[in-house]
Amino acid sequence: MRVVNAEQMRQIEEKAIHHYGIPSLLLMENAAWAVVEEIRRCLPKNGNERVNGRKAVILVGKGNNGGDGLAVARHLVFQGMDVTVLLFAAPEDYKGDAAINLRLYQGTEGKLFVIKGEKQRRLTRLALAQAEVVVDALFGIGMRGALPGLIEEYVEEVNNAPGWVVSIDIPSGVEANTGKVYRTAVRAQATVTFGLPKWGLFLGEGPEYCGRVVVDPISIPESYLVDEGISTFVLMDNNVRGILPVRRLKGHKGTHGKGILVAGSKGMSGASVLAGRGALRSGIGLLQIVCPQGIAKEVDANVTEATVWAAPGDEVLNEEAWPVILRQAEKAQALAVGPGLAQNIDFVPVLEEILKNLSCPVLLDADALNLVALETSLLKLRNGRGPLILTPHPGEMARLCQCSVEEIESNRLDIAVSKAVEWEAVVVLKGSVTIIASPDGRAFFNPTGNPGLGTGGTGDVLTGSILAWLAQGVQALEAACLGVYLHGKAADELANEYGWSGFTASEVADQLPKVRRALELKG
Ligand SMILES: NC(=O)C1=CN([C@@H]2O[C@H](COP(=O)(O)OP(=O)(O)OC[C@H]3O[C@@H](n4cnc5c(N)ncnc54)[C@H](O)[C@@H]3O)[C@@H](O)[C@H]2O)[C@@H](O)CC1
Ligand SMILES: [K+]
Repeated sequence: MRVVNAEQMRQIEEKAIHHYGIPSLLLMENAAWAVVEEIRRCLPKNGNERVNGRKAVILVGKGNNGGDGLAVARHLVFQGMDVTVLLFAAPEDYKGDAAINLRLYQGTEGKLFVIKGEKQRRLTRLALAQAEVVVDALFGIGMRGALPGLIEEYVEEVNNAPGWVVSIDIPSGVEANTGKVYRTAVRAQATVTFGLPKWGLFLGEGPEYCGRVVVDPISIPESYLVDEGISTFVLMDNNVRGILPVRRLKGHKGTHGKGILVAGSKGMSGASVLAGRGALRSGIGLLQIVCPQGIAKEVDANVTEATVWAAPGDEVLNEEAWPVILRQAEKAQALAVGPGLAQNIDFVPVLEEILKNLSCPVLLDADALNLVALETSLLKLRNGRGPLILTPHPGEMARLCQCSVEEIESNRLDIAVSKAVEWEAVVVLKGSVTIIASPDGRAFFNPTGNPGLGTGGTGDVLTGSILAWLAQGVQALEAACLGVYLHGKAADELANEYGWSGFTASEVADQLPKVRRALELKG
């Protein structure tokens, strides 16, 4: 599914309104109805009652997001709820569709209070304390910057209230294009977003505030929602399922792909083991690990199914590793280099040879990225030779871009895309929402995964897994998407059992076949 910024969403809505003559009031009504449906779905039943007699508070701003909220309020009153609207602007300031919906709501028996300042705080607190549902209709995609001071205080009240909170389109206080939260924002359990999801739900602090995201087309024509001009996407089961390579009955280890993993150093043999496990659990036909002599036995013993090639060098790989790699790489479909490598400057010439000489897809991770960061022009050596995939976390990306981690984090989408274009590489910028950027300018947000992945070795598993998909013939961009998506799903599967901590990188690897299978079966 495509993901848009505020301007793109407005263009789509404008097109629907002008080309098909769909009245904007109708879109607002559909938007409200989608929110009402979500409330009915999520509100726990009270006896036989879903909504009747139960209390709702709706915070309404002065724009069209507020207009949506007023339409929701009307429907909830009609369905028998005890509704209190808190209006954060004077009634005469409402314009257009929002003004119509204010008038319609005023014709119902719902309660309405105009919030003018501190005075209404006690009343609000009381209403929020009793409300089972709180609807956030303060600001939508029209908001920029920080919430006004007074509203911030009321938002804090919402965040301390016991009720179930649903945000309309985007949590108020989260910027639609950046996900930035200046001081505070509404913390929702669910966000019902219209047309297409907005960038801010995947960037900055947005993901922490939006809860579960529900997307409703609100009757905008499907053809507008798949506009070729929109180049940002969120990965979903149905697109990722289509990437999974199909196994032939007559397939064998030779046809399931051979991959080379160049990884490990003294004290970091675990990285080769974990990446190896990630590759094997993702179905690689033959895995060959190249590591320094000093750890070869250890790696061999721990990744029984792989062949291990010891390269000269007791503790770390150096320039003498190249002939060993070259010999293996001649028959390989993909190569990954970096996990646990250590930053040995003597290895840089090997990276040069890899980038210059190998036509199979090459993935650079961890210390391979740190070494390339010393001289990023090395990446130019790859030009046209074959696909290149980089899998930096924000720290590695900051080194590659010679800027701070904060600059990377506050500009993740732009940087990932511009660097993918500049380096002609698939850039997998890791994070709580990993972004996979393609050299053609497209970007994919990954919605799977959880904070349990924040533990040593999970990145190595990911590298191994992407290597395996590449070896099985999946194209570079798709292999990166598939690897990231399933890796996150594996962690989500573990989180069902353990919550967001305490599972390990090897367990993530071991879950990979199960989540891959589940995805196949869903199709
Ligand atoms: N355009 C359409 O056809 C549709 C729009 N819909 C709703 O309309 C919303 C967008 O409506 P609007 O464009 O009116 O925008 P908002 O409802 O987000 O409100 C914007 C208002 O807030 C002001 N503002 C912006 N930043 C501020 C800040 N930091 N502090 C104080 N005031 C600030 C703006 O000047 C503007 O008056 C969407 O999010 C969605 O909820 C839906 O009704 C569906 C149809
Ligand atoms: K909102």
